[in-house]
Amino acid sequence: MWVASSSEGLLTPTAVALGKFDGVHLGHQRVIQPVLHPCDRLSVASSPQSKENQQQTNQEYIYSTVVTFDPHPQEFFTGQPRTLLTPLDEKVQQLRSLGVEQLVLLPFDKELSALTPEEFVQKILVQQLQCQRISIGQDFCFGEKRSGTAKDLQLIAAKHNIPVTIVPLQTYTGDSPTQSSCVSTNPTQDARISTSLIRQTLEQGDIENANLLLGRPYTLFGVVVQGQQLGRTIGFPTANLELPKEKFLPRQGVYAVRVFTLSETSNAASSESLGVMNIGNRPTVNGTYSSAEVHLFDWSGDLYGKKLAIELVKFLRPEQKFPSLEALKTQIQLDCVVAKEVLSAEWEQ
Ligand SMILES: Cc1cc2nc3c(=O)[nH]c(=O)nc-3n(C[C@H](O)[C@H](O)[C@H](O)COP(=O)(O)O)c2cc1C
Ligand SMILES: Nc1ncnc2c1ncn2[C@@H]1O[C@H](COP(=O)(O)OP(=O)(O)O)[C@@H](O)[C@H]1O
Repeated sequence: MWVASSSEGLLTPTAVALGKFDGVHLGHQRVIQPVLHPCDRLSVASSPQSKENQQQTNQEYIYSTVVTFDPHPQEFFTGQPRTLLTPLDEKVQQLRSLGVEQLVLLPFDKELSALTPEEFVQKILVQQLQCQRISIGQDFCFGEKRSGTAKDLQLIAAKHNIPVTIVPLQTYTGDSPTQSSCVSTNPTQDARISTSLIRQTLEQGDIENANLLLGRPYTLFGVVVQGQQLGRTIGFPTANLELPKEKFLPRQGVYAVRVFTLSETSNAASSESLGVMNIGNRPTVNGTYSSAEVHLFDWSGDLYGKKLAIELVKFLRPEQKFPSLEALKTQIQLDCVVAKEVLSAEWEQ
């Protein structure tokens, strides 16, 4: 996938899905779907039309493009860094796997935020992107002071003969997952799928629902770095992950997880390992910073410098301060038993 962060080097003309798309969740995927080439669409049965096919029939090739803002508009307006469900690398990977050909990062600055809706369409969509078709979610707002609505975009774009698909807000329609005792915000059948709902469910440790709303497991990607080298002394070595600083972290505590080692060059995943993960400050050893660390079951070797993908499956318990390392070790042994049960039950489903 081609990533462009300025008006130069764009692949044009384009079919554009517009939005912030943090998380690339099930609702976002529905907004992106109309701009994908038929063979990449998730549920549209249609004959594939490759770039070569289109060129042979003398049609101009249209690049399926996601246009988003960088930094996140909220970060620009508040001046505060914002954590993200999908930092840029992860977003690129998710969009690529959907079949998007180009990601355009519009620098969200004073100039862009001051464009009127008409100017935004004219300068960005028509002139720069040579946009042929647009897809947006029903709640999309754009232009100065968020004054333009989805309907406005449809009306303005019509003047340029650009059709706009307005995708209705997606509600959660899956089977109601098992309710965990720590959850107060359980998405009901009519809960709207949104980035903020997913952030809330993760904050509560409700991984099952977060994963359903995302359409995939919430995953932490990071490189293994050195810790205090205490894990090995209690029989539970833990690979400590360096995460992107803007990655949104779920509730602190212990999780059952699936782990994949990624190839440095292609990001291809190795076979799966199972394990337990702790996210927190490690009060038992007077930890001074937050860490995310994983112990792999029935595995030994060297993981330093390796890139891991850790899929969260279930929150098991909050982090605690234990009176001794021995007491912590006994609890981790129990955590492993529970995590193995959870993960094997998952496997059988
Ligand atoms: C499954 C699991 C549960 C953990 N739970 C706690 C906990 O409740 N409280 C705590 O202080 N540390 C907890 N830890 C973190 C340990 O303190 C940490 O792994 C240990 O100090 C080794 O750290 P090191 O990798 O820096 O050597 C947990 C670690 C794992 C793997
Ligand atoms: N089963 C395992 N799970 C996680 N890491 C393991 C395992 N077996 C060996 N290791 C290695 O041990 C390291 C963790 O040992 P630990 O004593 O906790 O040191 P550190 O504090 O540097 O993380 C990991 O980074 C990895 O290289």
